[in-house]
Amino acid sequence: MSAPDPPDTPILTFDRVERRYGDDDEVIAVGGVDCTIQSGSFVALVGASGSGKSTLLKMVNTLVTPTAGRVLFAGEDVTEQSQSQLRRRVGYVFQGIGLFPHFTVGENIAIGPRLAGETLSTERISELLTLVELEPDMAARMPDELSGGQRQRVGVARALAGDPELLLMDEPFGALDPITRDALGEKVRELHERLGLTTVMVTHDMAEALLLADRVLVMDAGLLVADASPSELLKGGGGEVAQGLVAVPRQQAEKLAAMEGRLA
Ligand SMILES: Nc1ncnc2c1ncn2[C@@H]1O[C@H](COP(=O)(O)OP(=O)(O)OP(=O)(O)O)[C@@H](O)[C@H]1O
Repeated sequence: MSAPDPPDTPILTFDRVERRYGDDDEVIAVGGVDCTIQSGSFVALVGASGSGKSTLLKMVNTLVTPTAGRVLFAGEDVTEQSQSQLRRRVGYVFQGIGLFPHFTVGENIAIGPRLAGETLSTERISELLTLVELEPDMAARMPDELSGGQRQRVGVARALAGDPELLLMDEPFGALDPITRDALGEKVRELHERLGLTTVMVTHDMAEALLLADRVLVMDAGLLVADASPSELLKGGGGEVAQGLVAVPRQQAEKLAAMEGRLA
């Protein structure tokens, strides 16, 4: 086994990455992002709907290719890497649930290795289910026999099946109730620490980003407009767009505190 990377090693680099759409490239989904993500960090990518978060994430595992610039994973352009290796080293939790409805839970978890020509053992599937706090016998169930939160746990188990170094999550908890969302967020953060992952999580929810991440990137109209730690953001840093997003949970907390004050 190779020694773990020192904590300041860049695992992911966006080098002037752009993605445009339309006949005349008139839609700028991502308009030139420059950013480096260090190994071991937990990064939240936040921004309004349509700001380019999913497109940026999809360029990491080549679901979308840049129209300009490059994405480097472990120092190498992702478009020049073996796709099966890349999919193994980069786990992806899709927006929404994204399980195949006609496959069992176990088959869903094993799909990545299977596409790479490998069979995941029953023991490994049990281990992955246990990792996300599901019973191993759930492997035989169909996705529609699970709750939304359980399905999303299976999505996380599937992303971890190839023992990835980098975990990408696109709005992983969007469809969940707040309690399940909170529990799953904490679980993912714990797995991030335990498995020594680097994690990039797209979320609309600034409170979630502030609570879970070490670093928050804010996108607006295809551009990165803030790159700050949660404490910097809470102290008022990061600029106008970032502060607009921080204001939402802050105002909610203030309103709740005022209500509590009136009830006391
Ligand atoms: N395949 C596509 N063809 C044309 N335009 C696209 C395509 N994919 C994304 N876009 C456009 O690019 C912009 C960024 O989309 P993207 O999905 O990356 O945003 P997002 O920040 O992830 O949004 P959300 O939070 O709603 O998921 C949007 O204006 C979107 O309409």
